[in-house]
Amino acid sequence: MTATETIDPPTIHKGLAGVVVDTTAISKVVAETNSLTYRGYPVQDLAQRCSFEQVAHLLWHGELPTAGELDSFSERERANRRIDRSTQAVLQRIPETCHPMDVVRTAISYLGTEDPEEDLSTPQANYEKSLRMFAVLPTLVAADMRRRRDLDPIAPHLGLGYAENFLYMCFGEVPDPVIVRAFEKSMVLYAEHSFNASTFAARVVTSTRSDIYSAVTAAIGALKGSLHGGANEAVMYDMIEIDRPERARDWLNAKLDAKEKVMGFGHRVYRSGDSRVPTMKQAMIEVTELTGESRWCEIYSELEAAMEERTGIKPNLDFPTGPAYHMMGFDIASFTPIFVMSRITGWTAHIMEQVAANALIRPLSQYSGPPQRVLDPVL
Ligand SMILES: CC(=O)SCCNC(=O)CCNC(=O)[C@H](O)C(C)(C)COP(=O)(O)OP(=O)(O)OC[C@H]1O[C@@H](n2cnc3c(N)ncnc32)[C@H](O)[C@@H]1OP(=O)(O)O
Ligand SMILES: O=C([O-])CC(=O)C(=O)O
Repeated sequence: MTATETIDPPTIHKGLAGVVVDTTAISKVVAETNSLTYRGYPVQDLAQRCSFEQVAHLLWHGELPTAGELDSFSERERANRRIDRSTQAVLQRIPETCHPMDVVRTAISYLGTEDPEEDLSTPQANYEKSLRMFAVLPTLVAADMRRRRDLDPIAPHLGLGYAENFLYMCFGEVPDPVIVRAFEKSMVLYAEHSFNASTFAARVVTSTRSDIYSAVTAAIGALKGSLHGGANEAVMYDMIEIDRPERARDWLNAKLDAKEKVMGFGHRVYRSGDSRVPTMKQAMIEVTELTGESRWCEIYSELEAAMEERTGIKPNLDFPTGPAYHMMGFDIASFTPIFVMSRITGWTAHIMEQVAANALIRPLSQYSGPPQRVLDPVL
């Protein structure tokens, strides 16, 4: 009898809920205090005071950059923004009818085929690849958004920082600083969240000694789902369906009566509120004050209050981010690809951490099929 065939049925941790599978030095989520730190720094402080480039450096190197380090980091990021002709040709062949997450997933996979060092997983090689994906993703996402609007792509502006450049590539101009800061805060807040489903997918793939592009491709697939990153899009589709704040309660009650999940609420780890929501909610309010589109904030408040009264379940980060991105002018289907632009930092930090202390990830299962039987020889 092997260790897997014990007589007592093992305890099953469905969805791996509550299971600690490894250590990580990248971020800490504390459900009891609703707190989240990246390398020891509270995420709300990083969002208020740091650029996304600084946070990317922190996640990868463990420390915030000095002024000199930031200069050379930014220079390398800017130098890697352009998409080459063959990637452009691949992108143009992808049907516009597919979801933009499929475009991002295909593009990352394709980038792997172009990299002669695809299978090289030294710390330096993986860092170079991470930086390249980080730099090129905004160009890919902006080009795909414009393609769907029948607009030509805009080349990266090498004189602009990460957030301003992305907004410029989307809209042809750098918007009001309120939008730029709100967008940059969302990038910082989305960057990293310990062993969430997409990061774990990346770590599983890495644990087999596969390459970083394969791991990121798997992570993008995991993030696409509406129980994870796809919720930011679902939130906005729901708000558009609700249309007016006075309809929010009835809409919510009908959802809950039908035993459906309300997108943008609940969390596997946090039970009394997502650490990132207050910062993003404030950013959403600031964008609302600029645009004057108060409807989404009003629907937000109605849904939040009605959900609290009926279930006690609190919003997660996708709830304020959905309407904030809508007011910034992004197409809804691009919300989760924008999440990818941010989470590429956390994913790749975890991939490098996994490589540094690897163990194949392979849990056990309890068999629930038919008992062993004899194969009928006449078949
Ligand atoms: C960046 C991110 O990925 S944040 C998460 C984004 N995802 C969403 O917003 C999707 C909506 N939320 C959900 O589906 C869930 O809250 C999850 C998947 C995020 C976490 O769920 P789990 O930890 O698996 O908890 P589970 O789904 O078992 O919920 C526990 C209870 O709360 C209820 N519940 C949890 N979230 C919700 C919700 N959003 N709407 C309605 N009920 C909910 C469940 O129905 C369940 O009730 P029950 O015990 O009566 O059956
Ligand atoms: O941690 C999770 O399960 C989901 C989440 O909030 C994230 O990935 O940002």
